[in-house]
Amino acid sequence: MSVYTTLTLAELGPFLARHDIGQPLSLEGISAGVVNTNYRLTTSRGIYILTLIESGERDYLPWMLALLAHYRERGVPCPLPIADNRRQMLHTLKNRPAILVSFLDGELPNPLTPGHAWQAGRLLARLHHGAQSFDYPRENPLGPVAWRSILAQLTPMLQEDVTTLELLQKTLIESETVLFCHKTLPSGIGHADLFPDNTLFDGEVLTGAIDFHYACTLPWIYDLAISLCAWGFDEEGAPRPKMMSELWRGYAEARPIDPDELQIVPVAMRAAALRFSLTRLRDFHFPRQGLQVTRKNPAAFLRLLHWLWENPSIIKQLGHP
Ligand SMILES: Nc1ncnc2c1ncn2[C@@H]1O[C@H](COP(=O)(O)OP(=O)(O)O)[C@@H](O)[C@H]1O
Ligand SMILES: N[C@@H](CCOP(=O)(O)O)C(=O)O
Repeated sequence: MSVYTTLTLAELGPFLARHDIGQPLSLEGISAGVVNTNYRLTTSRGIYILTLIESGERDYLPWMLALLAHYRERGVPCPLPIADNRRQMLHTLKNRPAILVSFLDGELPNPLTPGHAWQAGRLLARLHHGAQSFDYPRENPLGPVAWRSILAQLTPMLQEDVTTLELLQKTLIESETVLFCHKTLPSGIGHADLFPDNTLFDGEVLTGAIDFHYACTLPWIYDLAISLCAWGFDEEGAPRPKMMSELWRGYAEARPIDPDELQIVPVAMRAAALRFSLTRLRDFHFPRQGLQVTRKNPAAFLRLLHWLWENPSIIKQLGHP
């Protein structure tokens, strides 16, 4: 559970007075999420999610809120930002930026099924298509420049583990020189963190995607590679071939994959595994203090990264014709 900042209904008085959302009934810290503090706010009108932004960067918030509104106008299932009676969507609570969005019904997909994975692939393609008419790019806040700096921060901790250090270094170089230098890969806005715990389902039916804090402009095949890594491997980093192939199929049925993209899949998956290995290692070695803090296991993504180097013919597992 990640609740870094405590908040009570009494402290929300002025904030609630500016919102036309009914009488407040309860405010509960949410037992999931890694980065920000989330509360479930129940009022006489319904349920809302109140998020306090805990990470350093905040300039992206108006962009993210506009993207969510854009998706909602196009019927893409995601939270709707809620404005106050001055039409403001960005607030300050406890000295932190705060936003209010609609609550999406549904549960995390657990246990995961191939049907969930297929729908997640299809949703990712919808997120890509749906943002094509959104004219504002956002640079990837967790691309190779950030990776270099995280790796530098981690290097003293990894002196004893030369194998891991070299694995991270060689993957970073490959990502920079092969993937992110590629000029013709189809690119646009994507979610960049579409893990199972950022999707909600009613049984087998997808109700939406949440957590757009890392959404940015990126090669779409890299965004797909992130979801292939997140859905296609278990908590120990072992492959789940059916999940992988169904996620791929759901995506490719909605947006056919170019030959250039197909060829670069192994590199894109190694880049994706690197991104989450680095941030999880950073959160492990430099933990943030909070009332309740969730940390994710870096070992699983490191194992996955090893596995991807040893199995470069991953494309065969995707069942691509
Ligand atoms: N709009 C929403 N509707 C329903 N539940 C949500 C919504 N936003 C967040 N949640 C709940 O809060 C949890 C944490 O949200 P998330 O955005 O992943 O946090 P973080 O920003 O810390 O990563 C989710 O797993 C989900 O249970
Ligand atoms: N998906 C990332 C963690 C980011 O946290 P989230 O709660 O914002 O999804 C990971 O699995 O490492």
